[in-house]
This record gives sequence, C-alpha cells and structure tokens, in this order.
Amino acid sequence: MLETTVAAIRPADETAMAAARELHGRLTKPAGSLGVLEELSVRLAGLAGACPPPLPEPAAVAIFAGDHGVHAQGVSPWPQEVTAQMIGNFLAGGAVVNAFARQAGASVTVVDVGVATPLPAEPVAAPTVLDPAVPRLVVASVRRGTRDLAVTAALTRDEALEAVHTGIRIADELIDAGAGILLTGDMGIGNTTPAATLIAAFTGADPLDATGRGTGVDDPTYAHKVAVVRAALARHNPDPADPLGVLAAVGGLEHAALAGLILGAAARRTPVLLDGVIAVSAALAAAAFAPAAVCAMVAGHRSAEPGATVALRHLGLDPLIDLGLRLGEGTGALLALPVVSGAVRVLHEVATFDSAGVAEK
Ligand SMILES: O=C(O)c1ccc[n+]([C@@H]2O[C@H](COP(=O)([O-])O)[C@@H](O)[C@H]2O)c1
Ligand SMILES: Cc1cc2nc[nH]c2cc1C
Repeated sequence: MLETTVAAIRPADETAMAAARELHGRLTKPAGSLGVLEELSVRLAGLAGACPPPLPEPAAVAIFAGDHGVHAQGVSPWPQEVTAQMIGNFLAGGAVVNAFARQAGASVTVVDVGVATPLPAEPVAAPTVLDPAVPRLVVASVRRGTRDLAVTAALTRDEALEAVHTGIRIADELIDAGAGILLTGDMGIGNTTPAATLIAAFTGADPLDATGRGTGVDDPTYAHKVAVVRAALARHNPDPADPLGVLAAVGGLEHAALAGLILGAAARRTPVLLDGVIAVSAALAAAAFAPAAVCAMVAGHRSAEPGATVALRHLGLDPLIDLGLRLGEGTGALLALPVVSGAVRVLHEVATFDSAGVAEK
C-alpha cells in the first residue's frame, strides 16, 4: 500500500498554476496585494490540477495518539496516562482542538495507533465520518507504546509500516467521505523527543537546535532531553534515505501514521494542513518517501518548538501564522484554516477588472 501510494504522488500541475497566476492578474485588486495568499492559491491550483482549485471544505482533523518508551528517561514532566485521558477529553468535546474545530466546522477523528494505558472511552459510532458535532474514535493500535529509543529501536520496520498504512487508510476514508482538506493532529506524552530526533535525523541539524522544551521542561531536564536525542542518533545512526528505518529507530507511532496521512492526502491531490512540531517531523518522513508530497503540504503555523522551524526550512515551507502555540492536537492548523479557505475563495468569487467594469492602471 505504501508503494502504490508513493507511486501515485505527482508533481504540481504547471498549467493550472500558470492559470491561477494569470487569473490573479485580472482580479479587482492591485497585483500581489494578497501577499502569501496568492502563492498559496497558486500552489493549491497546482496540487488540484485545476484553476480555481476546489474550496478546501469540509475540513477533517485526524488526531493520531500514541505513547513513548522514551518517557522512562524523564523527558516529559507529564505522566503517560495523560495521553489516554486526553483521548477521553477529545471524545467528550472538551479539549482546545474541539473548541477550534467547532469554530471551523471541522470534524474530529481520533486514532489510537499505540496508546499505552487503557482508553477511557469505547469507539464512538458517529452518524457519519465527517460529522463536525461528534468526535469519532478509531482503534488501530500497533502496540501499547513504542520501545525506549534511548535503549533500542522504538519500533520494528513492520510496526512502523503498519502505522504508516493506518495513516494512508484514514486519509482515504476521510477523502472518500468528502473531506476537501485534512488537518494533522497528535497526542502523545513524550512525543516531542522522537519529533526532535526525527528532525535531526532528516535535516542533519544539531540536537540542540532540533530539540525544544515540549510541554515545558526545566533547564536540567532540557539538557538531559538534548543528550537523549544526541545519544539516540549516535546509537541508531539513522539513514535519511531510508525513511521507514528512521521512523522505526527513533520515531513514534503517531509520527509514522501522520507521515502516512500526508502521503495519502498527496496521492489524492488533497491539501494537508500541518500543525506543530510532531506534524512537521512526520512531514520530513513523508517528503523522504516522496519528494513531491511537499506540493500537498500547507504549513499551518510556526510552533514555538525550535525544531519546527528547522523542519519547515528543510521542506521549503513558510507557516501561515506565528502565534507562539505549542499545544499540538491540530490546534494551530485549525486556526490557519480560514486563511487557506480565503486564499482559494478569492479565485472563485472575486470579480475581474473586465467583469466589474473597474479601470486598470
Ligand atoms: O505541536 C507542537 O508543536 C507541540 C509542542 C509541544 C508539545 N506538544 C504536545 O505536548 C505533548 C508532548 O510534549 P512532551 O513534553 O510530553 O514531549 C504532545 O501531546 C504534543 O501534542 C505539541
Ligand atoms: C494537558 C495536555 C493536553 C495536551 N494536548 C496535546 N498535548 C497535550 C499535553 C498535555 C499535558
């Protein structure tokens, strides 16, 4: 499934991009006056192979949740049970992601790809896949948390592949149900440590530049976290040309599933709005599998985690908003969604100088 998905990912359609640029020149506004929205709409035309590209709606957030053996190294101040407890909160509609999803009219799908402790909720039979009012739980657990990447490979290649396949499957399911844009979400206590390690592995950045404070560690814990990332890279020596090997050695199940979601969206020429540092670390893996997958990626926001900026630079993506967020769950992507919608809506609805009878300069 991974191979066929990667084979289906095509570069952007230059003809549609040229048509979008040309249309922008005729719309009733000074050329370039919509700033980055103009190039964004051109990229989305290239992805869709059509001008204008379809409006990015309805929107669907997929939150992949997993736990991490490296939690045992003391890299997060939070207990591991919070991952499962927050799934309960997502399904009850009480998390920040739910508030932002209600505001955006987006559906929320929570996917357990490897939570370690028992879930507080049974899978919900939502009336439809894309019901914005009812969060949905999908159980696709590969194992109850990864192994400790400071000691051994976090996952086997088969386990990492299973999670990637789950991400592709969820992308297909959401797009089949009508989603016009996918948003990445994640939940996993300890998951900023594998994210930092993935970013260092794929970009070659020093662990000090790739590692952040996650949920908020103090100075000694931060220094220890950087040392854990550095030691993991030395132990596993991951090869960036082998993304599945990198995900298995130093990744997490939600990172692998997010890479699959991104690849699945790209194969279906559907935009995927990236959230924070976990999403962009997964995006590096997706780009290593299929460089053209970057055409489907829109960077929602700049996470406060420094590794996010390192990863975005490597991908050549500029984030749409920069609000100092470091929550995850898909919250930054949801706040950026109206910007993406606005960029596309302009190509659908704005009059041309000709049609509106407005004089050109
Ligand atoms: O999205 C981000 O950039 C982000 C930055 C810092 C923390 N998080 C969230 O916080 C959790 C991981 O933090 P930590 O300190 O336990 O590694 C996990 O549930 C992430 O969704 C998310
Ligand atoms: C409370 C809490 C909520 C979260 N949402 C995403 N990561 C999180 C981590 C914690 C600790």
